[in-house]
Amino acid sequence: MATLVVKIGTSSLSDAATGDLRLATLGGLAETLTRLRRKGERVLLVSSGAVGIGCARLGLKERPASVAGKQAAAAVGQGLLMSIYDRFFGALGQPVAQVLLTRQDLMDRTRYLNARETLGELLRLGTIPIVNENDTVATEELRFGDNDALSALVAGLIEADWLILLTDVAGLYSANPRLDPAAHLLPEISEISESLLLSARGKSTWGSGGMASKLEAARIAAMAGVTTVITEGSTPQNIVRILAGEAVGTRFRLSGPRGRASLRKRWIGHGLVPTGTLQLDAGAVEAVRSGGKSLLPAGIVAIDGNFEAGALVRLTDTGGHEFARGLVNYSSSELAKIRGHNSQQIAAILDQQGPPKTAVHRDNLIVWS
Ligand SMILES: Nc1ncnc2c1ncn2[C@@H]1O[C@H](COP(=O)(O)OP(=O)(O)O)[C@@H](O)[C@H]1O
Ligand SMILES: N[C@@H](CCC(=O)OP(=O)(O)O)C(=O)O
Repeated sequence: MATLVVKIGTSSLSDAATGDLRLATLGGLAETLTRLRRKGERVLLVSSGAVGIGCARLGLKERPASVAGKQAAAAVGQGLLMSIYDRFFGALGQPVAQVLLTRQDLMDRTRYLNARETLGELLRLGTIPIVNENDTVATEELRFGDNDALSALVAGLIEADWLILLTDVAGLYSANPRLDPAAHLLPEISEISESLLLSARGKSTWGSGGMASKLEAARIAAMAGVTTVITEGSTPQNIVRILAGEAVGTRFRLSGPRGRASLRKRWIGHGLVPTGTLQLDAGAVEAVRSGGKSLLPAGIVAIDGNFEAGALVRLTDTGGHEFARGLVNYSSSELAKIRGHNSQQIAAILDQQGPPKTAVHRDNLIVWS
């Protein structure tokens, strides 16, 4: 029995020019997911489209620029979206459930665990949960904004085997296929390099994430041991072929941790939003990345951001490449005083009693490349 999270983007749900819903796609999706559910697979759908469909209903020709405008459009579109899903899935006797999440829900550990329990119960009850960001209440600073990252976090939360991202192109291309006619489909990706990220800039008219955010989603999913595939939304029947092992779209074979990173570590890495950055020297990078060691203040070269002890920070090498995240044991102002110093010196600088602390303890670190 496999667990899969299928994410469908605005570009696949509605026609960019007319705003009309793509009913054949929605119907095919309902048929395919219902069939998989009947075979015993656990299926969860992450659906975008609230803003786009809300705009179409309101007669707006483009996405509102203001936050309030987008949030109002989402409030119009979300109910419409669910009523359509309920009619399509309901016609096949398949119950669905609406789940709206915000970034804060996944940042707060109790709410994160609660969301996991509820989703688990909905799957046990035989429903197909349909998840979207709770756009109407999400605040700008802490929005997912697009559903690619949300779907990857949800896939990790329910320990899915697959994350299938349905979009309006056949997969990831060597360049944006809408701009470069010579672009070719990349069937398999084993590493997300900087140049790959550069080639993935750009998005469809109504989509909000674009290809780059799908690459980031694949990376988050890999940390949780989930395999990501990007494929065309107009043929949702392809999901069955993907599960059968056929090469369809772009499949990501990224190296994650050995086995799945623990739920707590995944929450540290992706549920929380980092508030600062620590740049490390080569020795510290090696110790944390390959040696599985805690980070000591001696290995910190530079500190960026203002944060308190307990905050989540990014760890980068001197070239700025982020390779880990973790919860710090000192505030940014303390770290500024003790960076580069050894443990004996730190006790004197901070006038502290007792054994010196690590900057980030290995139990509070998640390392990804
Ligand atoms: N390298 C690339 N390969 C494929 N598509 C790309 C690439 N770079 C940019 N894109 C754009 O990404 C779009 C899909 O992302 P997005 O608009 O966010 O869709 P969705 O609504 O499905 O999330 C494509 O329509 C294409 O214009
Ligand atoms: N929560 C938003 C998702 C925004 C969006 O357009 O995302 P996507 O089409 O997946 O790039 C909505 O429902 O409109």
